[in-house]
Amino acid sequence: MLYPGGKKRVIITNVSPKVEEGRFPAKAVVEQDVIIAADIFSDGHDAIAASAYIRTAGERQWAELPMRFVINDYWQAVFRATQKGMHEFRVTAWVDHYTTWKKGVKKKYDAGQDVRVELQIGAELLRDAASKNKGEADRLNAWAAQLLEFTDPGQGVLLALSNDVAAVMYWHRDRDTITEYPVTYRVEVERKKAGFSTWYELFPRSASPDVSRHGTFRDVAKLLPRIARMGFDVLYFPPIHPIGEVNRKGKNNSLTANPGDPGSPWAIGNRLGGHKAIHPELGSLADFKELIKAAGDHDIEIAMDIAYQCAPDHPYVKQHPQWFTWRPDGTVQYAENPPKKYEDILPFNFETDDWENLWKELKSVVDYWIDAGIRVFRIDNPHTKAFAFWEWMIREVREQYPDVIFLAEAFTRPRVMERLAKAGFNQSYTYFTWRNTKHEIEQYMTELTGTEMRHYFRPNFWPNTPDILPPILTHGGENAHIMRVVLAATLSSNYGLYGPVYEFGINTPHGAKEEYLDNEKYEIKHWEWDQYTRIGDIITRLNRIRRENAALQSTWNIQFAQTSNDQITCYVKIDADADNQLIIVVNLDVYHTQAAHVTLPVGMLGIGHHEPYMVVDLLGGGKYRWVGDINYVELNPYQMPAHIFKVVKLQQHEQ
Ligand SMILES: O=P(O)(O)O[C@H]1O[C@H](CO)[C@@H](O[C@H]2O[C@H](CO)[C@@H](O)[C@H](O)[C@H]2O)[C@H](O)[C@H]1O
Repeated sequence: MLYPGGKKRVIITNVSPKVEEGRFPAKAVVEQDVIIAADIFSDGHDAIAASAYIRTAGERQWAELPMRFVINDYWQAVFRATQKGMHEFRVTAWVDHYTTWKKGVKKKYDAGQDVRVELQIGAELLRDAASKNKGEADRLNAWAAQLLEFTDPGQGVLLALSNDVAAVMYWHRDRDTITEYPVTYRVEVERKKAGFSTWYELFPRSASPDVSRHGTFRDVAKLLPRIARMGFDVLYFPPIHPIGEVNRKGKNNSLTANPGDPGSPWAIGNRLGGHKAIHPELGSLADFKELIKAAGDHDIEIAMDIAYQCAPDHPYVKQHPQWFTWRPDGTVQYAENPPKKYEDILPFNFETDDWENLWKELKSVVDYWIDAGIRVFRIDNPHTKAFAFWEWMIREVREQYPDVIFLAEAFTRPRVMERLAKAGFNQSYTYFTWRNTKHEIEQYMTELTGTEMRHYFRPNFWPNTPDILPPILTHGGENAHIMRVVLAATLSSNYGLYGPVYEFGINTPHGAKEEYLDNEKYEIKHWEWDQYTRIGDIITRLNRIRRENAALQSTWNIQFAQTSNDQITCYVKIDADADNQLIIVVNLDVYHTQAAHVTLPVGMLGIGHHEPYMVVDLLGGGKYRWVGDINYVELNPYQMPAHIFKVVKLQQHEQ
């Protein structure tokens, strides 16, 4: 054979969605449209056709989705994911001789030319197809005969153009000429919460209303109605296990604890147990399960922190000394995330010869909490553990429990964060916390949504965490807290807050560090949960707006608008299915009123350049009559630093 598949003239390239040429699956959520796309072309000028095939992994049957030509050799098919789980797809294309012929015959006929020879060619095409497709042979041969019998060529042309013939010829194409893209790609379809979630972080030990005692799970249960009212649907706790007594840290990260200091919850394990035990002052396993259930009754899921590390008195250290790297002086070097030092914990050695048992045990920790009812995990510092471990562990867990969500808490180098997402993490912390200027925000969003990252990296935006008090919140006070949470909640469909500190506007830094002074990581707090704050009120409004507007339930539908002032950023978010169009305008200057002309992508909004329409501010109230693409905005950060405008077409408004 001179060349394999020499009759296959169509080229297929740039297939998407794909991640590293198919090494990893792309991600989607149920009820999301997955666009399967490719560049498809052939030599010459013949018509071509293409189909994508999709199936749930493990099934035999493929479902065929005809692809549609969009522009410039770019083709796509839209697949609406309805079932969770791993899916596979492949792309095929072929020269469509029937369509080429049909178009040619019509052109000639319309130009008044003799088409008798063309009709004979058509009959040959139909007969050829009949010879290869027994099931349709009778119909195809009958049509072929008719083409030759018509005395009026116009009737032949009509038959050639009929949908019936086109459909049969489409489904019974010549197999020898079909190009099959050689790679089958994967898309993992996850539950909706993987793509749209609103996180509130609190330390359960600080939930007690009584200043003289440690908070418990039962105290947290009493806060659930409040957290639900604020619109959060994931309640995330730092680790809830017994805390190491050896090398315990004291207030403000001091290396010596005073009597009564509770220690950092991330220093896991002591004589009472390790990763599968609960710190006794929080309550029992039964209390924890009850809390999970009570949270469910408020549509809130409890997210647990998994931090694979051990306090020196964690039972693993004695039971499995081979899982740690011992130094000649009989100690283990404490863990680090440079430049941070974690003197109260020991890292696992992922290169231990006993790695298989280590992996199994670490997975069994996740399995244990899944058994208790947990489906959402925030994974501490995953970038300091082996990538292969994550890929294996997450795949194993998700094959059995496709609902489980893992959030990667990795603030590290971009390639490392990307690889963790590829390895299976469903959501990832991001650099949003430090992206402040208009240019930085636009550039970062473009990176997240406009590159291959959109297929595998789901950002979760946090304006603060117990580890991070960014300078903007320190300097900008209440206005900055409001502005930053508006950005987080509208730029990204997944966002979260280290809650009490944020809503109560606490922002005193620990010296020159970007950290909170008197950090809750090292001491128990007692919050005045009943106090009203403007920040809390606006967070509640924001979360309601997010729930009521489908356009905010995706991160990928963002389009920035031009603004005449760099202190003002403006972006449009659209959900076509829900007919929901939002224009978000944010004043990034937390001290001064700023104004700008914004130039909107009105084409996307289906608005003419001079057409009037209404914009209704869902956040601050008020409505305005705007016309076409260029409109004026002015925002005073002491009143409201942002507009979340819903676009209402005038006809709808008048109804
Ligand atoms: O390293 P990151 O900044 O990503 O932070 C995460 O991991 C840290 C280690 O688990 C954790 O640090 C806290 O716990 C440590 C262990 O007890 C303690 O030494 C640190 O002082 C304390 O900040 C951090 O909270 C977590 O988010």
